[in-house]
Amino acid sequence: MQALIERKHQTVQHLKDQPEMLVCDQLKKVYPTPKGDYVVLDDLNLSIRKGEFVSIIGHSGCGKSTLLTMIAGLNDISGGKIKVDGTPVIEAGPDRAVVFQSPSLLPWLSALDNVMIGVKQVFPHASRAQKQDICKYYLDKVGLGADFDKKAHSLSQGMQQRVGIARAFALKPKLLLLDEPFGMLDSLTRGELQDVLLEIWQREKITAVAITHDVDESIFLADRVIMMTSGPYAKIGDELIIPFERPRVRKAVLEHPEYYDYRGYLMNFLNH
Ligand SMILES: Nc1ncnc2c1ncn2[C@@H]1O[C@H](COP(=O)(O)OP(=O)(O)OP(=O)(O)O)[C@@H](O)[C@H]1O
Repeated sequence: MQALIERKHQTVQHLKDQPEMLVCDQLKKVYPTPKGDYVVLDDLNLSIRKGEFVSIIGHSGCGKSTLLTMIAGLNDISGGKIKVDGTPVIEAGPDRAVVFQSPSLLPWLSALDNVMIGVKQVFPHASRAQKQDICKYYLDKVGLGADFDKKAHSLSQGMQQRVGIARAFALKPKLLLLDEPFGMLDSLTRGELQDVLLEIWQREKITAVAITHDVDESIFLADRVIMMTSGPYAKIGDELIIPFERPRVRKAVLEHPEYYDYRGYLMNFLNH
């Protein structure tokens, strides 16, 4: 436990020479309500290095989705700044791909055509064959190699979320933003998709931020777990570096002698 406490505020060692990919500086979010302004986030500061995988945990309603949608450029910033690769966030852009809990595919289009929509925007000058290759490559990586042509409405929830993950990676974003991506899936599918996500992430070396309610998931995925305080005026309350080796193997992580120290630390934060 002592080693864990000593490590908890260090930079993730293998990333210490990487540039900052995401910076939130004195970030503030105010929602106007009939009862007056509601300050969800206040003075929130966060820095994430290129190639890092960060999980965010916190109580329901503390402002996790608000933070993620602000980073995505889908939600106005009330104060402070967000920078992605040095550029201030003003609006949504293809440098940030978002995977939501529900993938919202166009049901009448095939899996491939759902991925193609984004690919066409990001690679407008590629030939049709090249664009198809990109879509097929990522659909294959998420385990849908034989299902390119199936209509989205005929896919199971887990398969739809696989398409959502393929769609996000196919955009070749600088930043992958995941908002409870596996929250609606059964635990078996959830575990499978965590593995798929980590496998592609490891290969593509994309910086990733994932919101999750699941402490085990937060540990399994991340290099660092960020803990948000409860709102209003939520900010970063604490953080924990997860040093388990990569590629991560679930059994090895769960059997790691320090695993329950990490888990206990996060549970303790959430319970107070
Ligand atoms: N458009 C809005 N207008 C007013 N209040 C809002 C709006 N969107 C969110 N809120 C409030 O802001 C707070 C933070 O919401 P948010 O969805 O970001 O929390 P969260 O941590 O992601 O919650 P959960 O874990 O339950 O998904 C909540 O109190 C919510 O009711």
